[in-house]
Amino acid sequence: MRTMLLVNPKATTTNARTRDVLIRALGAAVDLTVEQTAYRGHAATLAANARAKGYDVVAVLGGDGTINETVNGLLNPVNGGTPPGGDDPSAGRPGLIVIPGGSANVFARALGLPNEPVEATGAVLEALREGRRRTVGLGQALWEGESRYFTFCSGMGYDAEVIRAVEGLRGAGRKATPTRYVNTALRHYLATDKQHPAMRLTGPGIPSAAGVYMAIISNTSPWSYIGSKPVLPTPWAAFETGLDMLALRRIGPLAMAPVVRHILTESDSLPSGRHLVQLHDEAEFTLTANRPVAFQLDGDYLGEREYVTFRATPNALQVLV
Ligand SMILES: Nc1ncnc2c1ncn2[C@@H]1O[C@H](COP(=O)(O)OP(=O)(O)OP(=O)(O)O)[C@@H](O)[C@H]1O
Repeated sequence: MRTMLLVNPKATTTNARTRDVLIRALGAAVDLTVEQTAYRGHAATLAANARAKGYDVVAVLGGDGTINETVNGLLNPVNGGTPPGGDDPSAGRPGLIVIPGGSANVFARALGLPNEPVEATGAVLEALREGRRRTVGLGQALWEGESRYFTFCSGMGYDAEVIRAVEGLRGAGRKATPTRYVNTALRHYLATDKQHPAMRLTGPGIPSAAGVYMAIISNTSPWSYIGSKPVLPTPWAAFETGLDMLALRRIGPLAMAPVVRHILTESDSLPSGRHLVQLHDEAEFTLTANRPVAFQLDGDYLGEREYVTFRATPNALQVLV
């Protein structure tokens, strides 16, 4: 099985020792080529090349950002080649292996992998031995002639503002710890606009809703983790279904407190309230804003947008897990 391993040496919890353990373990099971990412976006180019060269599997040791780039490289053919057709498009693409090496590792954990690289390697080797593959859908965000796939979530509004603020701190040399996210979210909450909602939801067969402050779009659940605690704003979201969404039309403390309490309680039930707009298993919808709004995808801040369409891409990839 021809496998290309992509290692992001700069990912938060990736180091030379785990990289070498993984190379030895995977190298004993498959025909392995190793590539280190050298810059932002490099994983997408390497993954697209792996697909063009007919690799069977692309493995990633890194965080959710590197996995996102890899997935986009696997889905976007090099030189405009034709995407695989048929009922199962995933069959025409290399399979994916993920080994958590980032800060939150949401995609790996949502797949049920241990949040520890050596243990996750053990689980992946077992999947390889037993030929276990799970076909997953992806989300796709489309805006102003651009598009990008996401593996677990996207968001517009307050959550993307928090990610932007944390990225600013990381740029200044701070680490992205759960405490830093929570503290930044609390501090930023005081500053975010709670008076002028900017967004409107529309979509085929979806009742339109105006006055939206923030929206979380999910391809799976959990949406994130605080340490080992899952955060579940869209508990019914799953890799095998379309997209889910939780949007808030009021974000004052009285409206937010019960929602925050609910999504931290590992419950299977949806948060409730007249100020919430919820979608489950949808194929497509659009958020339009009357001013540029912060936008994030798989935890990566992507600037401010006034219009983003979210689309489900079923059976996009096979993951060895
Ligand atoms: N050699 C490199 N130098 C600097 N940045 C890199 C390099 N290789 C990859 N990157 C970029 O680093 C970013 C973050 O990496 P990654 O997501 O793997 O780890 P992380 O940030 O620690 O994890 P998480 O996404 O869970 O917070 C990615 O967007 C990727 O493009």
